[in-house]
Amino acid sequence: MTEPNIDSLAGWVSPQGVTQPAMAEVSGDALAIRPAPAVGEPGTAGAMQHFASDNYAGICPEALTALLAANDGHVRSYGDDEWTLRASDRLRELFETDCDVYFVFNGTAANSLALASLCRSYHGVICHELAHVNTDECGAPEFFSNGAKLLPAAGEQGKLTPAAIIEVVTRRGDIHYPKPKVVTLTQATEAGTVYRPDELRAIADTAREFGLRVHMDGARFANAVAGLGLRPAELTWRAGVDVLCFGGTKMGLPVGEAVVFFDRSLAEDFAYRCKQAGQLASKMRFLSAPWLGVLEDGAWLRHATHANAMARRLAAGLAEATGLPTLFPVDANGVFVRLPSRVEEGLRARGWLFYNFIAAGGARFMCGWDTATETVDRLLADISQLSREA
Ligand SMILES: Cc1ncc(COP(=O)(O)O)c(C=O)c1O
Ligand SMILES: C[C@H](O)[C@H](N)C(=O)O
Repeated sequence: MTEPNIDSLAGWVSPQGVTQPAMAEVSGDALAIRPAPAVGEPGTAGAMQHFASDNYAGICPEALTALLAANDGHVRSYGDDEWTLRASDRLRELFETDCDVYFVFNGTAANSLALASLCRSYHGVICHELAHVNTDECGAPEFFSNGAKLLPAAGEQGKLTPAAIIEVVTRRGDIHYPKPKVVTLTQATEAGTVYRPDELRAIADTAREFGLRVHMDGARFANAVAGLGLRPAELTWRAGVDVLCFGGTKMGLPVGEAVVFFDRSLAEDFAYRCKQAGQLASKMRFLSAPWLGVLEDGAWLRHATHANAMARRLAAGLAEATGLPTLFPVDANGVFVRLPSRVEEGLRARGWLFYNFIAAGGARFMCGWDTATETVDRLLADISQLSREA
């Protein structure tokens, strides 16, 4: 194999003498250097958008700009930097209360550590049976709480109800059964629905009646705020929520979630819990600064509003193209529909990625901050054609 010419790897020089990004391809003993396709061309990372998850999207411009702005010189580590202080203060302004804020790397850690702060190992955590903490965190909530047991309950449209909570709490009172101590709810839910303030308040009132704390998995909290058009405070502490895990990842941040304690007493020693769990970033500014980027000018809500609008466009187009109803109301950025298997197979054969394993069956199409109208329309055209052929 010929030795690669490092210079030529630095960039491919076109016949016109223009250097552009290059990529190397090995074929047999030869090393071919050719121009890298521009992002957005077929076959490149930016070519095709998908609907598998809002986690597929890249970093939104506002978060990236803030991340790069934070990359300036030396600052104190482990959260003692200006960026982290400013981002925490900005969240206190957003929620209109003196909440305690911690930045961690992902939602599973946020949920698990927050739940562990609200209960002891012998307690129970009431959740919806479709809750992410129950279905997609690989036992992390139980692990980080040293054994607290998740107590799943059913509920229409992915939502818990006071009656379901009361059933779990009163199911048993003997020493052999874990004592319920926390209610966790997901806003927006895993079924793409949202809890209205009155629903939240009813759940919180029931929780208080039985001495339970209220945790909110807000991986898509921004989409719920955008969907309801209400203030974040109305959908959290004013409705009785004790702690919110505010999702940054799906809003367009590179990584990271904010654990927001509205009752500061519940955050006692939480920093130690983060450190012990490997969730205390030494270069915390690179977790916190992107939050400033999206919070400063309301980009967080703008992007969530766009994602929700794309989901509504998709749902409307689906009804028109197939006559199929969505499995749940499209309150946020997710669309669930039961497509004929031939249509699903055809979509996958055309390169579309989407999940089937979430919520109560059907296919899930999740729109993100960057989902393009053209992408929605291309998907709809494929669904329409495949449905006609099915
Ligand atoms: C409802 C919900 N909660 C929490 C999470 C966080 O999971 P992760 O640990 O993948 O960031 C997700 C997925 O991203 C989610 O969909
Ligand atoms: C399910 C998966 O873990 C991710 N939370 C998602 O919603 O795509």
